[in-house]
Amino acid sequence: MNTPTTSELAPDLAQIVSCVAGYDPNALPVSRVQEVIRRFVQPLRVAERVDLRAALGRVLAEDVIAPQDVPAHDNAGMDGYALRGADLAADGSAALRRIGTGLAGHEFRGDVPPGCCVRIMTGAVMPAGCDTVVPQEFCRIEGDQVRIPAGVLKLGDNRRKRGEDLRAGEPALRAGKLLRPADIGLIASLGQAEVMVWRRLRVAFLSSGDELRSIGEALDEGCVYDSNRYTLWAMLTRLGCEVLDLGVVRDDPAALETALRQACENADAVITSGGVSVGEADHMRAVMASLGDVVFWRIAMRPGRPMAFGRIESAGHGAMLFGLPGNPVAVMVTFYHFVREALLHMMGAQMQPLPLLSVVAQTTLRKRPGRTEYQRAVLERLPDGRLATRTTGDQGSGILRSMSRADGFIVLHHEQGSVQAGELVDFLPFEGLV
Ligand SMILES: Nc1nc2c(c(=O)[nH]1)N[C@H]1C(S)=C(S)[C@@H](COP(=O)(O)OP(=O)(O)OC[C@H]3O[C@@H](n4cnc5c(N)ncnc54)[C@H](O)[C@@H]3O)O[C@H]1N2
Ligand code: MOO
Repeated sequence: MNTPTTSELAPDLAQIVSCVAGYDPNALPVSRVQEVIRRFVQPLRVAERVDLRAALGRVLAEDVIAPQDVPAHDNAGMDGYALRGADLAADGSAALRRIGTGLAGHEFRGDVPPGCCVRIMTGAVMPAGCDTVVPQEFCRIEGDQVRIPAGVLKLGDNRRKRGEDLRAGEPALRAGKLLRPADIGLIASLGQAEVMVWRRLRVAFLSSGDELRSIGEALDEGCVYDSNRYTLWAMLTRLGCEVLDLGVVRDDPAALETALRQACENADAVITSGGVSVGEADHMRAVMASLGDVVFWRIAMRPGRPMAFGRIESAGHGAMLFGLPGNPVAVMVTFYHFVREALLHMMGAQMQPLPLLSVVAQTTLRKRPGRTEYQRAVLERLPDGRLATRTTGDQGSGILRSMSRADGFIVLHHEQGSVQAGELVDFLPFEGLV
């Protein structure tokens, strides 16, 4: 089942495209496509409570508030001796008498009179009156006497203050945060066993084309194995979606309609690959258009030119639709630059701009202004320490090998022209994409 909220809240696509400056479905810049998608796609907003460990990779549905200060006490940042800073001479030296020991989990409870100190271990609660810790490496010990030389210490050193990580009542994390390992640890540091997250997004996907064969089938004359199904599965899985794999669907109007309806009735978003260009056997466009509010674009980009976007409905259920081009690299490029952000937005995640590195182009890159190009490339370290990049060979949109060998995309922006060897270019590492 999917949530009715998706369709009830969805704005009108025609209205949105009419508001986008210079909208031309036959030559749409990447930034315009992203703008339309951003305006059209709505977060799902169905929350659930899950165990902390199950929240990794999920999106927080509400702020996490610290119920107490973290750490809850002033404590030692080093193994050594806790002392009163007022006992230090102007040059930082002191001679103190050791009167006891405080361990992490076993604090020293007595008074520490002036001129005295307490042996202390990292993490142990600071004894009352003490505000400074001298690391043991600096001390000379003679019986119960602890001598601190000049110049190694000043008042307040090596004391971790109560609440220095988090203050009681303050948000430790904000709603919309996609939870990473440090966030899981931070929530654990508050003693919280469960967390409210938005429910997982359900995404159905299918591949279309009569030439496609599934793994396990014989590769008949003129056919190719359906690899898009696997790259899509992998990208969706890394994004934390629940996937519904509808396999290969023949390029036949009835079969396509049945599959799209099934996808739409069981998912929040539907992704197809193939059949969105202008080929004679392509029924995909007509079937998509018959099921909802769908626009067909020719995007000013390479690879990934044709794409369909909108919302389809079946039996009262609405789902976002992304009709991606069939070529295997075009599928990945359009997914990373359009679908990924839309799905994260539906998941309730606060969006961060993708991190672009500025690196040295190792070779000349030919490019004409007026479209965005994503070239598959590796990162290298130059002898002078700078990062550089070179493409991984043939950039044809069917060549998956050059994608697999790459560390990321060289991004040649819409207005940009050719880049000469030695100039700086933007590089989008794949690691930033998921
Ligand atoms: N006259 C024109 N021809 C083409 C245009 C155009 O604008 N005018 N655009 C080209 C571009 S760019 C692309 S990309 C493709 C996209 O066309 P479709 O989305 O209709 O995709 P198909 O024709 O179905 O397939 C293209 C290509 O990719 C292979 N493919 C498809 N699905 C899979 C899969 N699941 N796994 C592996 N490979 C797949 C398919 O066999 C084709 O070779 O159109 C250009 N043509
Ligand atoms: O969408 Mo296409 O990849 O540019 O061949």
